[in-house]
Amino acid sequence: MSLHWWQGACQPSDRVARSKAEARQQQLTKPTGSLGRLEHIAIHLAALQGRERPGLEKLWIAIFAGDHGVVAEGVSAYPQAVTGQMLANFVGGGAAISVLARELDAALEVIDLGTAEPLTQLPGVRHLHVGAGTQNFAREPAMTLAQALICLEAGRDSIERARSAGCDLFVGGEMGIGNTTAAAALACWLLECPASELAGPGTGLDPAGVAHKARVIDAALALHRQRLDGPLEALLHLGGFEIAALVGAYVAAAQQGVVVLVDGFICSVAALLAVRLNPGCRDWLLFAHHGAEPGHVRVLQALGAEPLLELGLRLGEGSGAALAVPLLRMACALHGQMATFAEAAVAEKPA
Ligand SMILES: O=C(O)c1ccc[n+]([C@@H]2O[C@H](COP(=O)([O-])O)[C@@H](O)[C@H]2O)c1
Ligand SMILES: Cc1cc2nc[nH]c2cc1C
Repeated sequence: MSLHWWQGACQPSDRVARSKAEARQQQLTKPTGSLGRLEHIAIHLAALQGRERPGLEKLWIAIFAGDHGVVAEGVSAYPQAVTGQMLANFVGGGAAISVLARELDAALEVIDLGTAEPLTQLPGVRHLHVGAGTQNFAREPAMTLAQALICLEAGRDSIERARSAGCDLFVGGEMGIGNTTAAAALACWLLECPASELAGPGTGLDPAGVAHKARVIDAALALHRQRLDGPLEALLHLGGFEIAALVGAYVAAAQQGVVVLVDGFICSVAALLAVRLNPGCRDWLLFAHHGAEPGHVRVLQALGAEPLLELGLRLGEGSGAALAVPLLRMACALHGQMATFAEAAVAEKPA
């Protein structure tokens, strides 16, 4: 049996560093457990990074963009041209993620996997030309195996660049009009439930629009049912170029020992696919937020994820993950810099 690259082993976590970090948490000048989940996060990061005092100094943000043929079914509130137009906004500095990347002093790379309207080369954007968007999965498979492989590798290549640049935290973002339909279809297949439970407004459909979107998804699932016999097949029948790239990035990050902060609904679906392809990558994925799409919470539950924030976000672009980065950094700073009871001559709780 041939092994695909995404099936290769993920980095193990370090039990010694975990024990040392647990012991340190017990000694810091605060009632035991009083920093709640921030304590667990610091300990988990210590185990991943193999050091008692973890740190997330350099952040890499990669935005993967692609168009979706299923938009022809009238499933988005916005025109498809927005995908390409937003690419210029990302590199021009005016998008939400551009602002957040600046504020966080993060590296921001923008990867165009394929838009419906051909774009002139944009300085600062990596154009990969995988196709003019995916095919309409209401009628045919979204992409070929060859296209899926290029996209998975595009995600892996981004992790390699992040690592070469010395980054210790990766945020993947996505941009693609119609991609909540693809993500909801994948979630329906992953969770074995009807689209009425997972389809949502995306960029802003009204209730009738959401009901139509759910019908499109259910019909597509019925159309492809015979062929959906694994996560890779689901990805190429129902997915998107940017979703495939995120899957590749998440698995590669775990294989190369880079911590990932997962963004919204679409990214969480990509994370669940990545875990189905390679369960070893789950440990390396932290989850930033629980957003407004109804399917998001169900996907997070399936991942056993406890997201950091709940702000009603539904923007994408990696924005929710970027917003949660300061919280992770503060968890590390508290863990690394607080005084112990002995150092500060503070009385401990009697045994
Ligand atoms: O990340 C999320 O949770 C999220 C929820 C709703 C919409 N989006 C963004 O909106 C776009 C997809 O919405 P739609 O309605 O066109 O499928 C895509 O560019 C996503 O980045 C993102
Ligand atoms: C304007 C706009 C910006 C976005 N960013 C991510 N998805 C988006 C969708 C729209 C419509």
